[in-house]
Amino acid sequence: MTDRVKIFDTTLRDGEQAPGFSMSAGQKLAMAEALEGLRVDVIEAGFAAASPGDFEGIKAIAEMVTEATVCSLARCNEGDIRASGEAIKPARSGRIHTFIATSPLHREFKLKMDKDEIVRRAIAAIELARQYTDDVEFSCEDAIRTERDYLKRVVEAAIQAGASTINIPDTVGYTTPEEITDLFQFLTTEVEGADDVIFSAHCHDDLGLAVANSLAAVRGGARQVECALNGIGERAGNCAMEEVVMALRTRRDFFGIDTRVRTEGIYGASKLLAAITGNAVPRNKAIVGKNAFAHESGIHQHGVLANRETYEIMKPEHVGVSTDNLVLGKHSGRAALKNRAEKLGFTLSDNQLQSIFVAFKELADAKKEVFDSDIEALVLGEAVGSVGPWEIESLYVSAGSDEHRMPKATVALKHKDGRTQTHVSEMAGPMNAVFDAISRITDTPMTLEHYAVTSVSGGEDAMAEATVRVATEFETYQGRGASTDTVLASARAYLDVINRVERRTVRQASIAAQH
Ligand SMILES: CC(=O)SCCNC(=O)CCNC(=O)[C@H](O)C(C)(C)COP(=O)(O)OP(=O)(O)OC[C@H]1O[C@@H](n2cnc3c(N)ncnc32)[C@H](O)[C@@H]1OP(=O)(O)O
Ligand SMILES: CC(C)C(=O)C(=O)O
Repeated sequence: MTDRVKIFDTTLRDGEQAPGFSMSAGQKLAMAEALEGLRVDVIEAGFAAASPGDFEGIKAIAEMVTEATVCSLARCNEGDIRASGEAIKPARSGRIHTFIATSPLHREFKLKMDKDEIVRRAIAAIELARQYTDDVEFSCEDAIRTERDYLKRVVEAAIQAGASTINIPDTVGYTTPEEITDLFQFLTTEVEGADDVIFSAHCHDDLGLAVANSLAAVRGGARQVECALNGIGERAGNCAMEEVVMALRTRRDFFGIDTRVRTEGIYGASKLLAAITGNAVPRNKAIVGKNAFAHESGIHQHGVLANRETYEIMKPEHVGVSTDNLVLGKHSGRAALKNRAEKLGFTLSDNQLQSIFVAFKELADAKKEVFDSDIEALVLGEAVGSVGPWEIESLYVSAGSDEHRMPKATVALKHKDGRTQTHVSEMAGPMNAVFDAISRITDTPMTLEHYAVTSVSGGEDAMAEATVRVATEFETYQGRGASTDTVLASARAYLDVINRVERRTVRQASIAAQH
């Protein structure tokens, strides 16, 4: 048994599986870099057999990551295992994670396999996976609703076949803390070969218990927790990585065990994920929400001013929420900008620093003081804006109180293939005119379901962040954009959606062409 809890991050696999959270290969690579910076033990990079794009994405991550183990998910069949084995080949340390459902419901209605067949499939898959890597994880999908004696049988067969990690998923978020502690105590003491493997928990949040159940599994002997940043994942999501990690760190006195995660990078990584997927983190979300370390009521402020610990059980800087007083402005240089971005949890390449520095200087010229939230918006704007293919070349809007003249938007967009197109729209409402012009240029008809603009930094000329949610014929997409100009922020958010739709269409066309 290890003396720490391993963090198996599945943001890029189970997290990405959730509707509205899909990421391009480049975005997954950026997230993998952030996860490696957090020092997670395992990055589950995708499901290699799912699509050529997922296969290439895992391979690219395996080529880039140097410290974490890179993992691919596979069903218990030859094609999935071989695809995973090939995808993780470039990794310094690669894992194949193979799974099969074991509960009566899944056996009878989904797999239509009997108990013996499932055991045979699991053994064959693990043995084949071992031909590619010594690091094989096996999961009994829907383990929580599986008969204990049968679960023990499957787990023992998997260990015998060569799995070194045994994952016990609560696939449908059904268990309770007491129940899962008891199950892990049973497995870690009663299973033959238990001492040779690491037991892992994978909890879903259908009843809001994923983090509590994962911690309870640790109390029962689990030494790996599967989780995702911001708690993203199928349905209500997975165990939130930032919560389980900070619970173990903050209550080490109780759990007696910790992870090796560099928690200072958590806030930056969480913001990056929100920007990449276009899904904002709720204000009141534990650890990474805007309100997680904010105090507005007088009695709390009075207490915090006397001693922060009266109302804070964690130091904000331990999760990367900056308390730095160094003022950034138009006289600051790259070193200070890079240093502040790092304090906020972002690691910038030289190219990224260069492009953000240009935007930073423009902003600093326009503002007296550049706040941390401005820097965040610049870095995240770069992460979102760099993926195209469309970008705004120019945007002019005229609107006023004259009811006989409709608001008018003149928008010019540039496509990465070199085309530039302009459209003038006149509509009731200036933002409607902007959105209409963008839709017409890109030929993407969509229904706007939600649109909001918030101020994300201080000062008269604060940065605005716009979020839009739109429905196309087949799917719902979210987009974000930031600028000191609310109209430009909104146009960027809308264009972010258009870009997501176009990238997806291109991806699907390329998959179809390969079949
Ligand atoms: C709990 C989880 O999160 S599991 C992971 C879920 N993630 C995903 O499904 C994302 C990736 N999935 C995909 O892209 C597709 O489902 C694919 C490419 C894997 C398979 O697509 P298809 O071949 O069209 O099959 P489809 O998805 O319709 O059905 C799943 C098939 O896998 C079988 N299957 C399901 N789990 C397993 C397993 N663990 N081992 C072996 N077979 C399995 C099902 O019985 C079904 O078989 P059938 O086609 O003979 O009826
Ligand atoms: C594949 C397994 C680990 C899974 O995602 C689940 O059971 O929820």
